Amino acid sequence: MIEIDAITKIYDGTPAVDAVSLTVETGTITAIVGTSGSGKTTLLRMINRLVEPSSGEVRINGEPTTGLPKEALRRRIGYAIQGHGLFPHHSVARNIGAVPRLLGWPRDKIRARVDELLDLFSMPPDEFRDRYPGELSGGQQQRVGVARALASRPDMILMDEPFGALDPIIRTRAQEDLRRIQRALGSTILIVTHDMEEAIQLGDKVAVMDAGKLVQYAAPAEIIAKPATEFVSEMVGGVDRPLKLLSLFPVSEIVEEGTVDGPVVDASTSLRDALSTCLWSGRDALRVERDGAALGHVTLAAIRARAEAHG
Ligand SMILES: Nc1ncnc2c1ncn2[C@@H]1O[C@H](COP(=O)(O)OP(=O)(O)OP(=O)(O)O)[C@@H](O)[C@H]1O
Repeated sequence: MIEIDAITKIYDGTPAVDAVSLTVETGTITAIVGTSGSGKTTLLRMINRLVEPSSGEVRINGEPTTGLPKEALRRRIGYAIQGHGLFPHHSVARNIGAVPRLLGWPRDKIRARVDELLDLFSMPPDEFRDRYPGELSGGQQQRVGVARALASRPDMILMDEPFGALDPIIRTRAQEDLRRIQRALGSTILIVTHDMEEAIQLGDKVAVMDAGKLVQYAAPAEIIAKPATEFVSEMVGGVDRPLKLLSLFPVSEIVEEGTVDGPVVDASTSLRDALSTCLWSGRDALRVERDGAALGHVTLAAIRARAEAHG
């Protein structure tokens, strides 16, 4: 568990981060979202002490970070940034293994970890291990950057706009990969983004920053349904709020017994996509399957009821 306790950074008499407190549970993703200059990066960097707080403290599993040498801290906290920050003259394997090497892991263990991570990121180790960053696409470089942050099994991983430079399709895939890998490894992740859509897709919790202050810290559905301030409401965007909400829940949550003919959706499909399929096919019910086996059906009426329940 990471506890951020009234942390503040003052630059030239003005707070860039103003008494922010939040607790990040182990094994979850917290997305920090806000407009440019709201203090997101400064907040993130106070956690690994790339920026020294003016006041307040951060505790990792109860231990204040001020008690730890900075080097030790940075090994316990992975860090991934936009543009990945890879060493261009080091192979993919050396880049990913950088922190384990610093920690003195045996070679075999580093190699096994590098291969495990490359596999997780769908980059076959035999093909990618010995390449250099310049021989990878932007999306692959970004995956290596995230793999490097995960390599030493850190207590937590900080990510600053890691997907900012990716085109929308690759970006969506990168987000899905991160979610899947985070679940598989049980990692604790704090990710900074200016994109509310990304924050609600990725975060178990979303922390909204405005002018240095934390204005709301809640689950995505609550942020969408009950924005705490006008600013949060603006960030969420009025028009497609019901759709954003539906994108958070899978069909399996409202599946009903009995099968119907017509288009098929998997139980893991989001209600937003199921709605889209209903509208596109002109049906008011869809057959639901799980791994190819019939599970039941979902109706347009039930999807609508789900959207309205939060209204
Ligand atoms: N080293 C510094 N010296 C003085 N002011 C700074 C410094 N770093 C950040 N600031 C100021 O603190 C405020 C918050 O900056 P920060 O980079 O944390 O915002 P951000 O939300 O991450 O923005 P962006 O999305 O544009 O990166 C800004 O007003 C910025 O100008």
